[in-house]
Amino acid sequence: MTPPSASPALPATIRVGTRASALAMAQTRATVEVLQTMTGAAAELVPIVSEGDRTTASLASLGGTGVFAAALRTALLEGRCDAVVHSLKDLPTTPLDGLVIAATPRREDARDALCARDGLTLDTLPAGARVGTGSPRRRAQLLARRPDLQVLDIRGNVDSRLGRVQSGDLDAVVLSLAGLNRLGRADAVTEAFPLEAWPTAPGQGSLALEVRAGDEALVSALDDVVTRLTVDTERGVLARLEAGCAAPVGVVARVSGGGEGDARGAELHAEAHVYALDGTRSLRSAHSILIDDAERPAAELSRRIVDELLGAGAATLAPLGSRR
Ligand SMILES: NCc1[nH]cc(CCC(=O)O)c1CC(=O)O
Repeated sequence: MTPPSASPALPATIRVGTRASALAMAQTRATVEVLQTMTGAAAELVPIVSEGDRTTASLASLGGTGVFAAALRTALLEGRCDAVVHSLKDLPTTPLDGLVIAATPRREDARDALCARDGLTLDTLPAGARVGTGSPRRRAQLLARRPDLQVLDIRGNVDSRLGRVQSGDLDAVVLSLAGLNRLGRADAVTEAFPLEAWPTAPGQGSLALEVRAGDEALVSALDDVVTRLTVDTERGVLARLEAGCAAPVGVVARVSGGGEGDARGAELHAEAHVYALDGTRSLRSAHSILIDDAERPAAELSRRIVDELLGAGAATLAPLGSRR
């Protein structure tokens, strides 16, 4: 006989799907630990291998960074796991029928970091230095500050990218500080870029726990209200621009005022930059909204920003890509 349970629909052990990369495993392991501590539930990791992990073909040829998320979502829909942990910035803004983001845990540092040889910074890198990044946004931001740099399109996991600086193949790479922190590689950072001058990918530094619709209770204890408001605003900008996650767009949102873990009485602020690919031009829009003044503050704020950007010609300045 099975013992009585408060919610018989929920599994005894939550199977949490994750990509098999070192970064994904590290962040999923940490998430599962918090989940177990907060809910007392048993949870186990289920590694899911995606096409993007199997091949070294360019991400563009596979259909963008969405390939990583797609394999996890398929596993969830097929019942091979009960929840999946995504890096939110890799998750397309189009919702998928039957699945729900049930938690965005408290966000890590959203900044980008330069990891250069010999302690060099963006200002002290020699003329024509070789800097690796696969991100059109980072390329544009690098070239805007240093048009002389040779920006090289690279792929691969965090360790292999850092390895190319170590080996002398590259002078520097740009990576997410959150990813470096989660892998215990913050030692490689030689400069962290302030978000105001160098806004990062919508949702960068944030994780998303996705479940089948109806199973929200499995992970909802991990949701952080302030994180949710800021990432919803940032992703709202991307979605309204009808842009993909490889678009040269940086967005940063923050909440000021209000109580700890409570958004009432607080102000939601966001600013977005759209870059020409060569970094020579960019458009910027910043707005704020009192959270109590709008029924859906994140949607309202992102709408104002995107109206302004599109009105100023963002769609002709930069290839925004498709919303995958
Ligand atoms: N596109 C790859 C990717 N997706 C999420 C992270 C790091 C974790 C995060 O920023 O949430 C990274 C690596 C990077 O950009 O350096």
